[in-house]
Amino acid sequence: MTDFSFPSPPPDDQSARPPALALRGLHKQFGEKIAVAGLSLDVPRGSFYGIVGPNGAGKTTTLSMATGLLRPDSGSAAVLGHDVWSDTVRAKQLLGILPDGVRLFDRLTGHQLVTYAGLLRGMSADVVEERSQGLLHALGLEGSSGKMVTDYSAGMTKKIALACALVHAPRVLVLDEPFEAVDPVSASTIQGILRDYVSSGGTVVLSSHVMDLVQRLCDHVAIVADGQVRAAGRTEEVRAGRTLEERFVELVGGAVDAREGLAWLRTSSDSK
Ligand SMILES: Nc1ncnc2c1ncn2[C@@H]1O[C@H](COP(=O)(O)OP(=O)(O)OP(=O)(O)O)[C@@H](O)[C@H]1O
Repeated sequence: MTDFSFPSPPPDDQSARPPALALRGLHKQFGEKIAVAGLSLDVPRGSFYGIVGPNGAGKTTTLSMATGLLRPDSGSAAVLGHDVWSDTVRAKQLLGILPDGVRLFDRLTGHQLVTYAGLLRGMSADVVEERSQGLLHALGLEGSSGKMVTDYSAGMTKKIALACALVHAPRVLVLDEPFEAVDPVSASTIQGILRDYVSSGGTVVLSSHVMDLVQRLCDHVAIVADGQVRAAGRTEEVRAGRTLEERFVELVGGAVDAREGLAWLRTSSDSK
């Protein structure tokens, strides 16, 4: 008799598996403006990753290219090893996206919109119904689920878009400014949902201007300016003993100098 045993599975080694999101040399130019200038970034699986940067830094353009919404001039993006442009269907199955300035089918009710998002992903009607009820409840939209999305406030629109991004239980969530216009109670609810999602093995990538929130919520952070990564890694490493805001101002600069031209604003109001 031969001594046979099944080979043991390979160890669950993070370094041996592709990251949740791998961005390589992304470049995008709009006319004369270089929005993203050869940006590369690895988002580890299971991380809560914040992307911060000043207005116009290229965050939205980067996230749009990372999720297949905008074709880069050059470079590549892959989700869990699946190239966003050559293996589009698989990459998009794994992704949940909350784009900035999201344009929704706002003549649908909230409930219809989440249902539509689920059915579009090929889910069965029963599962979609169960999940949409759960999401509408968790996001405090139950009372408005029969109202057309066009009549929602900005914060409610953000929340219904988030429900659409979550309904198919994606492995990687990419959220552009998820807390913008959202009230503090809803923001806290969303943070709880995202924390649970990461604890259960999901990966979140979000952009935000709110440094305190990113410092508190995200275990990894990238500071982006002029379409390039200025610093990236574990949040404590990037902070280097300071607050994220201090580090951000240090790397991006200009905060004090930029105010110098406004000396006139500090003169008394009755001066002519
Ligand atoms: N479709 C477009 N056509 C022309 N220019 C664009 C377009 N999209 C972005 N840009 C320009 O590219 C640059 C980066 O824009 P992007 O929206 O990616 O920045 P951002 O970091 O998301 O900014 P914000 O924090 O203000 O949302 C900006 O200078 C912007 O004006």
